[in-house]
Amino acid sequence: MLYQVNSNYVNLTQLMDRQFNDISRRQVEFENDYIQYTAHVASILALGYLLLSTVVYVWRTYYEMQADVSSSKPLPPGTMGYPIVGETIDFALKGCAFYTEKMVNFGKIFKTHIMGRPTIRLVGADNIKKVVTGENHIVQGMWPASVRILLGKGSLSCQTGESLKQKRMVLLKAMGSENLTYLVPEFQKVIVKCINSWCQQKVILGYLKCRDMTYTMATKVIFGIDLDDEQCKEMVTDFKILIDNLFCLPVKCPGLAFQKATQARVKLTAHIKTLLAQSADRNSGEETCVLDMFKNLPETALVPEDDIIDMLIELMFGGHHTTSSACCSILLHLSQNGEIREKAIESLKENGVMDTSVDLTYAQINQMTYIDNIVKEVLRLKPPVGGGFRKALKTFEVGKYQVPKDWTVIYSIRETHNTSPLFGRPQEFLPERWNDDSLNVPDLRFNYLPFGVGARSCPGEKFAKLKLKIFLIEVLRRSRWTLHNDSPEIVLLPSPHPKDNLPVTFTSL
Ligand code: HEM
Repeated sequence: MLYQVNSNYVNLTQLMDRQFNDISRRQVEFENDYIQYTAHVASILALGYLLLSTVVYVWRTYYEMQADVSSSKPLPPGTMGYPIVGETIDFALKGCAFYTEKMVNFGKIFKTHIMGRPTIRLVGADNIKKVVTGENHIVQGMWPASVRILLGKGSLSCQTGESLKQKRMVLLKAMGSENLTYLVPEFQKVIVKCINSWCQQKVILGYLKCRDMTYTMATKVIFGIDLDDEQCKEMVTDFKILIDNLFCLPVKCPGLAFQKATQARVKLTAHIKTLLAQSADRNSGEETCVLDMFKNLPETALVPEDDIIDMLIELMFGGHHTTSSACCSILLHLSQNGEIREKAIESLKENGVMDTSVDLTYAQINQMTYIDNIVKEVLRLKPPVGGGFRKALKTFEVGKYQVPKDWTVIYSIRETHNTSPLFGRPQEFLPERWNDDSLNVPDLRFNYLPFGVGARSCPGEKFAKLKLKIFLIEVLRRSRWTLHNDSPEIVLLPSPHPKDNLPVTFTSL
């Protein structure tokens, strides 16, 4: 019995020993495998890191070597990021803060690589002067490929040289002072209707309402149709799809942005063709919209219909985000600065237009200095367009650096305003600064350029200023408004606007 127990005990001990040995062996094997695996992974990572570092090194060295030897000056300071993407991801994540950081680190002229192109950004009157006045000599306007295709080859943005001059002349004439005089009542009708409807609602999102108002104004003033019109509603829907998908990879594939935008563009073209036919049937003396004014210009006879359609679509695009952003900034800054709002009301009284029954005229609107000062200051502090894109036609020099041929050049409007020595306390909203004689200098146009300067400056400048002034006058004489958030966070792209869309309550006077 005892023997039996002992033998069982021995068997059990042997079994346990064997199992223990087995486990130990497997553990050793596992540890060996693990060490081998880790070493393998580490060597792959090290190799990957080495390869990546080499590619990044080659990429950065390649761009350092792009300096044109015909110039004695070096490339500007800056970083080129990673192969192919450059610093685009950083730019997409940070938005305009990307440029601000670069300026702090490298100064007013720096290089980077964004949106697939080696790029040099210039800030400050002295640095941008050469670029904004050098169209067709040293630089050429250049939008991203998707924008060029979707706006159409007849649009102003796609023109250079003589054809740019010709088409600008047509546009400037169609939107010149003479024609704008006729447009005042049209702008006024839309603006008054919008403000009255805002006053009837409890809370509205000011920025989104300003965008709707701008669409209504654009369709009314450019095409002569009302937003209530079914055709107009369809047009605005197609137009919104086009604008929202304008900056994209130009690849036609179902579901992708470019395909959506292309389909919207086809429908828009059909709408505009119908409107052009309707305009042709109208009495030739009748001019109540830009389209009629276009049609009646002798120069337009030289422009093919497809190009006119491209130009009209471009006008809708050029004036939309920009004007809605500025209208929203007017509401924001006048609400934050009650004393300036009161002074503006006083100036309306002095000019005899505080009474809402008084019709506004173009001449009268342009005589009101304080209203002009407010609009100028809004566009200085919150310029709707942050800068302009160009391509260097040849290597040229700016300050201590060179800009090589074929590189993209961005001239900055926003930081040029912010850092200009002409504007003391640049972050403050001070319309009075525009009465100061110190701003009476020829170089003001390079220190303050919300509409750009030179051959590629905004052809819609007078048109836009008129809209903003009428909006400002009507909103002051018809309403009071209270913001629900007095210091909203501002998003700068595509145009400055409050992140919360500006919740606001309007009451009529
Ligand atoms: C507050 C409103 C506006 C601002 C701040 C503004 C600003 C600008 C700026 C800075 C440029 C030139 C960019 C560059 O140098 O490349 C530009 C170009 C342009 N703008 Fe405006 N804009 C405004 C309203 C409008 C309106 C209302 C229209 C049309 C009705 C318009 C049509 C255009 C067009 C067609 C171009 C392209 C010109 C070209 O490529 O030669 N803009 N705008």
